[in-house]
Amino acid sequence: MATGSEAGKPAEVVLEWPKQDKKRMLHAVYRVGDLDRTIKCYTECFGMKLLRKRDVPEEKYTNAFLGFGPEDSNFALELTYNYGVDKYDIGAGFGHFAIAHEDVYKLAETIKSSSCCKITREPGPVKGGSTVIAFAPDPDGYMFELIQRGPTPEPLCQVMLRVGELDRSIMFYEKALGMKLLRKKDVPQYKVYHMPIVVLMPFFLLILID
Ligand SMILES: C[C@@H](O)C(=O)SC[C@H](NC(=O)CC[C@H](N)C(=O)O)C(=O)NCC(=O)O
Ligand SMILES: [Zn+2]
Repeated sequence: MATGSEAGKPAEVVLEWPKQDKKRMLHAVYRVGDLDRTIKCYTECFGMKLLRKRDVPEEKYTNAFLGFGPEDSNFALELTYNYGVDKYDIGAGFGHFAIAHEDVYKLAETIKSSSCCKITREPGPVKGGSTVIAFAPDPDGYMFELIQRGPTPEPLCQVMLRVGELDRSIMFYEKALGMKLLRKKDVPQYKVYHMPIVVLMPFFLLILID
């Protein structure tokens, strides 16, 4: 079993690493069926900002970048609309994006009162834990987890991916991408084995295996 390079260190030691290491995740790109529909959902329901749009007519696609701050300091979501394609099969490998918010109950009410989004898992402690979470699918079905946390410079705090072999993924993300394994959490009662990998605080990638 791979052991985390940071797993045994105290948090204050681990947090020193990002101050020296300037690598960071820049964006995640995925395809959507209606750009304006998704932009409306992400800005009105999740509180993101539309950072920029770029149309590439010669290639028949349009991109839109959204996030909670400028791209030179914050992680961004890059939406791709391919002309004439209005739906995609997301597949089972993608888990969720996560947004940190100080009051998930209030955010869930905002989302419920919108005309574009819904809550599919009511706010409450996560199964097997105490962190208050909720879930809201976006218009294409990409899942957003809402996590109750204190203030943060990067609310877009997580990408959860399901993987077929955890140690193989840990090896790739550490050796090929230069990430660090911060900790692991096994939730046997839910047949879950997942752990976060720190790319550069405060953004991290959560990897999960069933
Ligand atoms: C750490 C926090 O950000 C999480 O995402 S834990 C949420 C928890 N995850 C799972 O159960 C993963 C295993 C599942 N089989 C899957 O593949 O998604 C979750 O979704 N809990 C549900 C709840 O209602 O608490
Ligand atoms: Zn999560």
